[in-house]
Amino acid sequence: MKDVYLLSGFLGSGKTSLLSHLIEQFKAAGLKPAVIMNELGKLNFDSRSVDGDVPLKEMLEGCICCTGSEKMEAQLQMLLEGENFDVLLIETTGAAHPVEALDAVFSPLFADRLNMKGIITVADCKRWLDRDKLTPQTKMLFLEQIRHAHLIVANKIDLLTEVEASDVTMQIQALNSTAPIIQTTNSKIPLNLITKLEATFHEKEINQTAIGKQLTLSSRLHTFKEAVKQEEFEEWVRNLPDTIYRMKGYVPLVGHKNPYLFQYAYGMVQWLPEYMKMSPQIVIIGDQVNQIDIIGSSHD
Ligand SMILES: Nc1nc2c(ncn2[C@@H]2O[C@H](COP(=O)(O)OP(=O)(O)OP(=O)(O)O)[C@@H](O)[C@H]2O)c(=O)[nH]1
Repeated sequence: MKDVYLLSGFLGSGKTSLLSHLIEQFKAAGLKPAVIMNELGKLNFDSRSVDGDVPLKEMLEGCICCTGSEKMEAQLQMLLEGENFDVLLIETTGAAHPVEALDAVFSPLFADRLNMKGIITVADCKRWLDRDKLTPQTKMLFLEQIRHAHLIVANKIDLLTEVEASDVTMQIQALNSTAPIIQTTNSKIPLNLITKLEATFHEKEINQTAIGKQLTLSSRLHTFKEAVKQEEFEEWVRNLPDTIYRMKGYVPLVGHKNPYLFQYAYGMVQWLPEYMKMSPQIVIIGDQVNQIDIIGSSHD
């Protein structure tokens, strides 16, 4: 039996950071991890954070819950037939309902081969403080991801004061009193916290209505036609509506040869130089993403 962990959590909360950290620790413990990554946008920029020696299957264009579990079952089948691994880490899109994503793992096809250990939800503590600014459906998803967790990673604690951190932790715990909760920065948790998980799920949960399908969250892929000035781009980012939750990709900046790796989550921008010439594209994720004007372009 291979242990399976489902990593859940809202857009930009720190799931990929958790994934990288767990991969490192599993390897150090002499275990071989495999990964299934699911990305709401059309490109998966995060897959580059998984080392080449880790078997990786990507599911692009939509989330596990919305594209149906058949696709995920096919990925699982391919991994089980074609790869040698001990544990499987599934990173769901931030827009997925964690319980729905379990559907495929629970397929009778894999009943004797996969052992679901649990849902680990990364809760963005900074976003928790402002959760009332989310649209009602998006907020519901944010809370559902925490409610269904078997372990809660209360992340981005570095962005909170001590008082805020203890208040937020208590409030999150009140939402899900059965899951252990750990405060983190960059989702750094010790491996033994997850290896001791023993998840159980009820039919009732797995069959419930698909919240993911009612969401207004969507993603948009934008290709830059020309380089933009960094200050102007950042000014554009600052003026975006609150309903844009996450952006990432490669932005061609005036004065630089290669597009820069750009990350945006919860009002914060991160730039990293890139030594390869990556395609100048970003994915924008949020509510009503099609209504925003993108700097330096009139059309996509
Ligand atoms: N200040 C701070 N930033 C963090 C922390 N954890 C992650 N980040 C940053 O938040 C951004 C998103 O982190 P990821 O790990 O990619 O989050 P994710 O949940 O995988 O994002 P999606 O795949 O888009 O849903 C990155 O710029 C991280 O560097 C943290 O604890 N503190």
